[in-house]
Amino acid sequence: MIIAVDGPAASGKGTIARALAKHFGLPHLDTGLLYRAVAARVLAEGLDPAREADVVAMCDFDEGLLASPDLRTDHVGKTASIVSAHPLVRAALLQRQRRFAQQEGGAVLDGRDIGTVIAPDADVKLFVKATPAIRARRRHEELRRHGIEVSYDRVLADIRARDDRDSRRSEAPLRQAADAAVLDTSFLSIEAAVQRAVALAEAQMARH
Ligand SMILES: Nc1ncnc2c1ncn2[C@@H]1O[C@H](COP(=O)(O)OP(=O)(O)O)[C@@H](O)[C@H]1O
Ligand SMILES: Nc1ccn([C@@H]2O[C@H](COP(=O)(O)OP(=O)(O)O)[C@@H](O)[C@H]2O)c(=O)n1
Repeated sequence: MIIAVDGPAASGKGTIARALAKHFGLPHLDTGLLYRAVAARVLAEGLDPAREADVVAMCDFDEGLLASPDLRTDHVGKTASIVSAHPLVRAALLQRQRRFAQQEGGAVLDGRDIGTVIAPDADVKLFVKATPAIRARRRHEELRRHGIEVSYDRVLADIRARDDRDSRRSEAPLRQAADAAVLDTSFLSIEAAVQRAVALAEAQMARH
């Protein structure tokens, strides 16, 4: 059982993916963290995120880095969307994600290209979305909760720039898979969004 959850920044896909993993008893991988980890290493080494060869050298990192709270910042998110546009960087992280998806018993993965590239044969595909203003408000509150002070306008501008970059890149752009069910969380509480996601997942499972 493979469940693919894709969508733009702060749409709620991570929250939904975690809840689905718990509901169906499956392991979960937040694939955005892999790109964020590469970005954090690029920043720590003072490298230029636009230089593909330099970034590729940062793709072999220790699993422990994924738990670092430093990966949450807006700056790391923005840098992640620059490094993730490089085809060789995506190739370097591909097998790790495929192995996770294909493990015995199944898995839930969330990201931008799970239903299109990483697991095109996934049993369940959800595309989670919400308006940019609502996503910016959620992300702004989340950052403040973690003690990161940044203005709402700045978060909104970053989200728009990231949407733009993630959708326009030539390699594995952010787009809805043709067979994905869309879940707009704009006017849903977390509980309502999760309930809807479980119902959509069960409906797709019944078709297989
Ligand atoms: N339906 C919702 N209503 C209100 N807040 C939400 C909802 N879904 C998620 N959130 C909150 O928005 C923030 C971003 O959600 P997250 O699941 O991390 O998004 P993503 O993984 O798409 O970036 C988190 O603080 C989360 O608690
Ligand atoms: N499967 C994925 C996941 C993330 N990413 C990139 O990594 C960046 C950070 O992803 P994320 O999922 O942690 O970001 P949020 O949606 O949590 O803000 C995104 O803007 C994408 O550029 C990707 O290209 N492919």
